[in-house]
Amino acid sequence: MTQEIRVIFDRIAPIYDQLNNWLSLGQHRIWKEMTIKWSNPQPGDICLDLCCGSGDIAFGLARRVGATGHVYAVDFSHNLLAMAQERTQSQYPQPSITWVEADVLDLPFEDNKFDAATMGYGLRNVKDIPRSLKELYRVLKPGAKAAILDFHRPDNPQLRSFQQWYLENIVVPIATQLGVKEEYAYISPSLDRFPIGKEQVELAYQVGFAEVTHYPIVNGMMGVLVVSKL
Ligand SMILES: C/C(=C\Cc1cc(O)c2ccccc2c1O)CCC[C@H](C)CCC[C@H](C)CCCC(C)C
Ligand SMILES: C[S@@+](CC[C@H](N)C(=O)[O-])C[C@H]1O[C@@H](n2cnc3c(N)ncnc32)[C@H](O)[C@@H]1O
Repeated sequence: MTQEIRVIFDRIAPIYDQLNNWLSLGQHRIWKEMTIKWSNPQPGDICLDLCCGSGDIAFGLARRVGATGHVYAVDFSHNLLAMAQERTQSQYPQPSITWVEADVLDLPFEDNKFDAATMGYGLRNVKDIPRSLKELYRVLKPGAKAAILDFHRPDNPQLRSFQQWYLENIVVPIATQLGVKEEYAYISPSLDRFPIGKEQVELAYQVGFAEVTHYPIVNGMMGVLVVSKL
């Protein structure tokens, strides 16, 4: 399962950014900015971006923490990390980011290291959600916040039908044209089995987080889980 997920993301790496821009009509940047804001990064902070992919959220965190802070961005897809590193080369000044190739279920960091953390579209893809939340809890400093962005199933049946229609009739056909049909067809079933907001809140409390809130965004088609470690 883990290996299959890694292969999906390695395969889509060359077209990943372009497809996200097209398929969300550029809106994913706004959703990622909201996530960054909710994780509350401050100048000089040491931040963590889990499942960083090509780095959108890590770059946003780096802008917030500035030259006196640092961002560690973790992913297990070698090809997406290569895209992220390539994007870094063209930036001036160079963002303060370390790209780490690792499994987020087994983070190579000591306990209580990070002031803030984010995860964009990663939680739905890990094979063990409670373990992923436990690892996140372990590496956050007491008082730190994390914000976790992902797809969400809206309560409203019409919006849920629209979401399913869009994934099936817009996303998959466009991905098919680019030779990555199976990879994008995976989004819909992965969303069907993903815990909804209130279930995510319960899982976060179970691993020890305090002040846990799930914010539905994009009319409930996406959501951000915000957690604090006491
Ligand atoms: C950045 C986005 C998704 C990242 C993403 C997550 C995954 O789990 C994947 C799995 C397999 C292949 C690719 C991905 C992947 O790219 C979000 C935006 C992209 C979406 C494909 C577009 C989703 C649109 C929504 C259903 C609602 C549309 C609203 C409107 C167009 C604003
Ligand atoms: C949909 S992408 C999201 C990338 C980026 N955060 C964004 O929002 O554009 C999901 C990412 O999670 C990574 N991923 C999934 N499971 C992982 C795991 N167990 N350890 C490390 N990375 C993982 C994939 O390689 C992929 O880059």
